[in-house]
Amino acid sequence: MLLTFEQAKKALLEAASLNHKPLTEKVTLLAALDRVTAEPVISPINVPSFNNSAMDGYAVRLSDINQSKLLPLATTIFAGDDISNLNWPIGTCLRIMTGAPVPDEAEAVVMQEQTESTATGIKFPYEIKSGSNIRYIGEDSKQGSVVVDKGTRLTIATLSNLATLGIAELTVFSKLKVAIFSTGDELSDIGNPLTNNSAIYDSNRFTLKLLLTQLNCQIIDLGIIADDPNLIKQSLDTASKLADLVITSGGVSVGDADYTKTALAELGEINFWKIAIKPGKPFAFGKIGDALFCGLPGNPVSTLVTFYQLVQPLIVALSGQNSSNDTMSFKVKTATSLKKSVGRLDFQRGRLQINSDGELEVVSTGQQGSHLTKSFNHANCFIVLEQDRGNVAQGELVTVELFNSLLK
Ligand SMILES: Nc1nc2c(c(=O)[nH]1)N[C@H]1C(S)=C(S)[C@@H](COP(=O)(O)OP(=O)(O)OC[C@H]3O[C@@H](n4cnc5c(N)ncnc54)[C@H](O)[C@@H]3O)O[C@H]1N2
Ligand code: MOO
Repeated sequence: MLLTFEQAKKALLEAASLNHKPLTEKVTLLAALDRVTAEPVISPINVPSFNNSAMDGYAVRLSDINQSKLLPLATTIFAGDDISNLNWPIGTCLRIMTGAPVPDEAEAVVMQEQTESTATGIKFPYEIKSGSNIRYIGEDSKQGSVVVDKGTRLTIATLSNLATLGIAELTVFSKLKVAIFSTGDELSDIGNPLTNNSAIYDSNRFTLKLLLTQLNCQIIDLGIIADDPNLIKQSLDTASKLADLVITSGGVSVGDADYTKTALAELGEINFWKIAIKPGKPFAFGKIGDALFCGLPGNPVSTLVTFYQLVQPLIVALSGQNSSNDTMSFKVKTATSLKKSVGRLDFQRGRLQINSDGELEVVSTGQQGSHLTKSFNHANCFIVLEQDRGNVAQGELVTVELFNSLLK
């Protein structure tokens, strides 16, 4: 019996909620990029911390303007000035610069371009709205208010906001420790010559390293392990003691040299799933000691797709992040026909583009075999084809899921 994609994802997220170990640490704001907040961030000050001017111009009292459209200049206020002893006589206006403190009595700042400077004072020919061009205290953040929720992955934009609050350190969840290794006598490390006619490069471990780096995990790379049951068992044991999560690729199907399966069965509680998705049908998931384990199918496209669709949400949850809500999916017409067999949910690779009529459409990247990594090369989305759907004709509506930041 095949598991549906939703059932598999649900089981992974349930395991994440049981296994999230909330270790925390303090980091500087500069080191906090891509980290996940372990507590809400509270604003220590009001921002702005004082009423200030949005323009270079003139601060006025509206009662003065009602009396006269021409007001003599009292003094000038610059950004950074202390105005506690300001002398501002009734019936005058103040020259004021952008960012300079606005005195409480001022009801508006008039931008310079809407005034006229004369020998006797400043002329205000246009209507003046109360409060115009004044940036009020606490308008951006109020002292004591929650600015960022717990469980937020910090972006440059959010950190830039926190810098305006003067925050220098943040409490974040410790990085998730993830151990990886590849198994297979056919594998050679990239950069080295292939060892024989049937050797291939260990591209999966390389891909996993990039993906885990992008998800800000601490990577423990145990390299390539030969097809030897004892070595595989030892590596799994070591990995589970060093890491929160162990990920391998290959050896989860039914082949004769799939020693990983035997070693896993001896060491932990691992379920060998068959999921109704394409690519990525065989997938192993469970626990070795205190560490969670994901065994991804060995075909490179299957490794990448199962990581993206299943391991990514698991890691996001284990990292303490609330949700990875940067997935955007919608329906669009396909400009190419798509081959599809009934029975599995397909994650085909596609490219969203604007056609010559200015309309959005998706095209297939071509052949979709799980050994054909080129199918990812010009892709910017998954074309998600429902389990019970067959071949798709050109012009039919299909669901596309734009790649999130993991694949950018
Ligand atoms: N009789 C059956 N055979 C297969 C089935 C099945 O249901 N019954 N499922 C197929 C599917 S679907 C997939 S996907 C693969 C998954 O197999 P494994 O996870 O056991 O992976 P391997 O057999 O070890 O390797 C598959 C393929 O991937 C290459 N590979 C492995 N590791 C790496 C690596 N680190 N970097 C690059 N490429 C790697 C390996 O050389 C094989 O070509 O099983 C099907 N068979
Ligand atoms: O994981 Mo396999 O892709 O279904 O070939």
